[in-house]
Amino acid sequence: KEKVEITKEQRTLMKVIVDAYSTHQIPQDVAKKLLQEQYSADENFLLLTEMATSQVQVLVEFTKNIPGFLSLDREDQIALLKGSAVEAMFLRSAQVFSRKMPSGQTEVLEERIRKSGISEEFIIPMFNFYKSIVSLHMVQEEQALLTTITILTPDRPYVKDQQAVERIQETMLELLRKLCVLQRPQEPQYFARLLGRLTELRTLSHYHAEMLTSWRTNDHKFTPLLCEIWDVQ
Ligand SMILES: O=C(NC1CCCCC1)[C@H](C1CCCCC1)n1c(-c2ccc(CO)cc2)nc2ccccc21
Repeated sequence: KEKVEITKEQRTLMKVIVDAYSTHQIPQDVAKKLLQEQYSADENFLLLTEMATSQVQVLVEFTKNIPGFLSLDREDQIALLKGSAVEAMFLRSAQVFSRKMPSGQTEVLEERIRKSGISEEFIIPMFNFYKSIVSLHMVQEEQALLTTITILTPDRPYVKDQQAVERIQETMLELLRKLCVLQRPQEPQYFARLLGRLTELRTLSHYHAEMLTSWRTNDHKFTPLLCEIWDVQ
């Protein structure tokens, strides 16, 4: 039986990541807004672009706190942010969806999202992903590390020094592996299941541009930041 132990420096690394992750959150809660009232497809599209824009801003702040990230080549830092922004947004959306809510609220939220203006064909894969995240019952440390591992994906387009990114990602993967073994001794496959979600996440993110252009709205307006990072307009 493998004796798994979190080292002192891994504990420090964990604290830095989780503190940064919980600090850099979207100010207002989109789920609360969606539960308060029913919006039109146009209003929902605007809400999405507002939420996504502020999420990109907090993502940038969060990455600055990932030990080693700022020592990467500056252009590689941008390539990693650009390459992971959509996945980070869907991961965050899934985490918002999986939050414990008073009974019946999750169903209301699901209904509001289904009727928000997204075209039918994307609803199934999107909710399949969200429900697969819900079923993992991730703790905050796992959510923060999974987002960090997503950002530190070495094979994003235009990354020059992939080895440097791989080195930092491996540190995070090793820490997450240990946490999973310690957290879920009865589920030896849990770590592998977590990483499997990143594959689903990448597939879902391929639909993203089409989800936006097919949104039932007359005016697909984006903020300059989203045009930059989402490759739209
Ligand atoms: O605001 C949102 N997500 C934000 C993004 C930044 C990080 C926090 C969450 C949007 C909603 C906007 C308004 C209409 C209803 C969806 N959303 C989506 C979502 C995201 C992107 C697309 C198209 O690519 C489709 C749907 N999934 C959600 C799951 C739970 C709660 C909101 C969720």
